[in-house]
Amino acid sequence: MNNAATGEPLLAARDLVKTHGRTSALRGASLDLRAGEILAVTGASGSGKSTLLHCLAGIVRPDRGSVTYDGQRLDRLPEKRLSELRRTDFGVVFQFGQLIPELTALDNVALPLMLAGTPRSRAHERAGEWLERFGVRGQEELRPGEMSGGQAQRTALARALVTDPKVVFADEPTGALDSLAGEQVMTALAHTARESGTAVLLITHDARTAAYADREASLHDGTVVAEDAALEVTR
Ligand SMILES: Nc1ncnc2c1ncn2[C@@H]1O[C@H](COP(=O)(O)OP(=O)(O)OP(=O)(O)O)[C@@H](O)[C@H]1O
Repeated sequence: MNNAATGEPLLAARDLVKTHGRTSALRGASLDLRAGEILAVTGASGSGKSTLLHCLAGIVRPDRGSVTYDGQRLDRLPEKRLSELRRTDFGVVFQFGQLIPELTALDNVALPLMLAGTPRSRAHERAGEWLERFGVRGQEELRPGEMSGGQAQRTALARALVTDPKVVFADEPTGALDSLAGEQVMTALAHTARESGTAVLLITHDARTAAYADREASLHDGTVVAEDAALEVTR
């Protein structure tokens, strides 16, 4: 429906307000994410970046304001529809990959496909292909505790992208990595997202990570204070 062809944003937040107890995390934040673009959201610690991501991904409902995804009001969808949509259209990656410790890399990546009804053998086949794209070939049988931080994050990215989502939400995906591993993760994410036309909302406080984005939006005290299209794009 709404996509690059119509010029409409794929995902749009308008005037979001979200309070946690006495803390105002968002105070009227507005943001557009276009189909296929990589958008970096930057800002000081506590400025509301993660809360904004959670609202946009339908993980948290805003107190006020709207989140529109592909023409639908996400903030008004019933929980069942919302979780279905999160499973089919969104992928998420957090700072500490949050892989399931008991499962191998292959099983971690195959899991979202199996939850969506793909037979085990087909899910494993596709999971293997995605691990290869993220340079984790040969480590399919490792469990998260046996991987380096970079391998675990690249496995987490494979898991986020294996279902071919329209949007990937990445909250500080390089935050726990050294700079080389961080670069490898970002190169893999940016390359794969561009190849598959997946939009990425990337939270980071690291300028080198933000440089992989097409655009940058800065948050300050719960509002978006600047949007910048003139980033150096590393492809
Ligand atoms: N679940 C919660 N309960 C209480 N306060 C919260 C909760 N989540 C966030 N906050 C508060 O809301 C504000 C915004 O938090 P948020 O995590 O969105 O910011 P951030 O920019 O992502 O920060 P950081 O870069 O440190 O992760 C902060 O003051 C934080 O302490």
